[in-house]
Amino acid sequence: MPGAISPTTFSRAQVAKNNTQDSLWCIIDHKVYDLTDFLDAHPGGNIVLQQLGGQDATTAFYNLHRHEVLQKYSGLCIGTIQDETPEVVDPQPGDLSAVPYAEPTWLSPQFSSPYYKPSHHQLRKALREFVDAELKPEAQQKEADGSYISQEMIDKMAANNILAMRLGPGKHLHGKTALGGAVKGEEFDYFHDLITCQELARVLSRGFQDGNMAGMSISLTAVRSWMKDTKLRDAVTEECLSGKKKMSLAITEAFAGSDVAGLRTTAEKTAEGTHYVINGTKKWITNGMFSDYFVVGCKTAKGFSVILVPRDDNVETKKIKTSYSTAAGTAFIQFDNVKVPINHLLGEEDKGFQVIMSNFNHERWAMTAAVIQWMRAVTEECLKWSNQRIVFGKPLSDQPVIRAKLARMIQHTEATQAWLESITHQLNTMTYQLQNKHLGGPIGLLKSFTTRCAHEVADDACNIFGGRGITQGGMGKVVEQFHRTYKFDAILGGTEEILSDLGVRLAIKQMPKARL
Ligand code: HEM
Repeated sequence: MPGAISPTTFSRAQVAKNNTQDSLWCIIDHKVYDLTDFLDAHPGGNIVLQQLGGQDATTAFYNLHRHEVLQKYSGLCIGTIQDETPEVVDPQPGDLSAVPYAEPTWLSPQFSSPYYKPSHHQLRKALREFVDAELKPEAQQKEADGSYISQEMIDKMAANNILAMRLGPGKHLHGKTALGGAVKGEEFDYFHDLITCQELARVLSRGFQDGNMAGMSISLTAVRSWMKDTKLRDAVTEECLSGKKKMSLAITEAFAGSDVAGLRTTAEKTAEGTHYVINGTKKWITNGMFSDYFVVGCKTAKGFSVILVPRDDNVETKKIKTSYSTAAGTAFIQFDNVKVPINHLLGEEDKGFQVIMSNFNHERWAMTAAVIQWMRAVTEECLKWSNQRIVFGKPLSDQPVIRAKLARMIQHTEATQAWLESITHQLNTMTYQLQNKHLGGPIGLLKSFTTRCAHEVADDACNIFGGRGITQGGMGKVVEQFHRTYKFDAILGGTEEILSDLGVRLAIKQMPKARL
């Protein structure tokens, strides 16, 4: 190394001398990088690097790369510039972001919130460390290669009771503590639940997010609430929450989605009355590819019933490719004469509609929490990008049209989070019966409004990022993914149209004889 003052500090003049392909250095954020051996390996080619040899390449670098590129290639850094210190924030696992609006109000030090207690902060911190250090690297790998969550990761989540937290508050958490004592199961409330939904969504891998036991979180809840055989219920709960078995909710078919009356899968009782025999198909079943149990919506003698069906040789699952990763394990399923004992029925025969409806509130609320987290992450991406991207010699954020888009993104994110927290407070203070009575409408309206907001955020973000907003990988990777996948939240768990209509129909039902 020509001209090193000490092993780790150099003067700018010394860096300037290393400007040939035999010794090519550059400065990025006051740090010195030796790119000589990287010239041929650089994905952007050797020419661009040679053009900046010996110079300060900070602006050029952040115009084209995410900061994580520097974290990945930290081995190329040979020191810092004498008497200068790096300025760019170098996020570490578990860190809160200091970018305005990148965290909800309750996590911003200058604000307060009536909803959150110390145990909420503890859980948030522990979960974020787990997600950043453990879950996110696996999520990003699985999202890219389309394979399913590893048993090792499921075991880690089970050991920390994260699988149990996915079901929301309840007796299944009693006697357990989450993440090394961050919160006791008995104290776990809907704000802990909200934090769990939002922190887990921070893996920013939409297919994996659903592949991470989303099926169980919307089906085991029905088993817990409605299975009469309590011994079987508890045995199945234990298998799933320990991560040994996986479960999914199998309602939709190619023939019918929200229109439950149009379902064609049948469950016929055997002559002895001891079993149901199930025949039919299901489509778009999240986690279906790797599930051991299916909570299946079936036509029975006089109506619709919900039955827990264990996988056997007569259950066939085929992969469906959707616009997110096959890491979600989305399946087409055929049940061909599958025999199930009658104690696998959930609730009453022919009264399955009640079972399904009572399960929907938590599912829709949880989906809303996650998509708001995505909107927030995308807003943070746009704030950073428009600040670092230089166009016509100025940061992109100098353009009023870009600032107007940022304003809308912040407004959509903050407004929906505030409504979500208000509904979460209601969940916390109502019994399960009262939640079902009073919150179905508001949650339906919240979810459908939120996914309309997500549509606006995805659209604005994509335009801000330009070509990068439609490119997988690199600067716009989060925006591209959100733009490609936000529709999952607008469709799964009830479409925007159905949910908006539900909200208004329930409101009209409660109208007093009020007149203008
Ligand atoms: C420590 C120094 C650098 C490293 C480790 C590095 C690494 C990379 C990597 C991994 C990519 C692939 C895309 C991505 O992941 O974002 C890339 C792309 C690129 N790099 Fe670098 N790079 C460095 C410095 C530079 C500098 C100083 C320039 C000068 C302008 C440059 C220009 C480019 C270009 C033009 C691309 C293609 C961008 C695109 O497709 O949008 N790189 N670089």
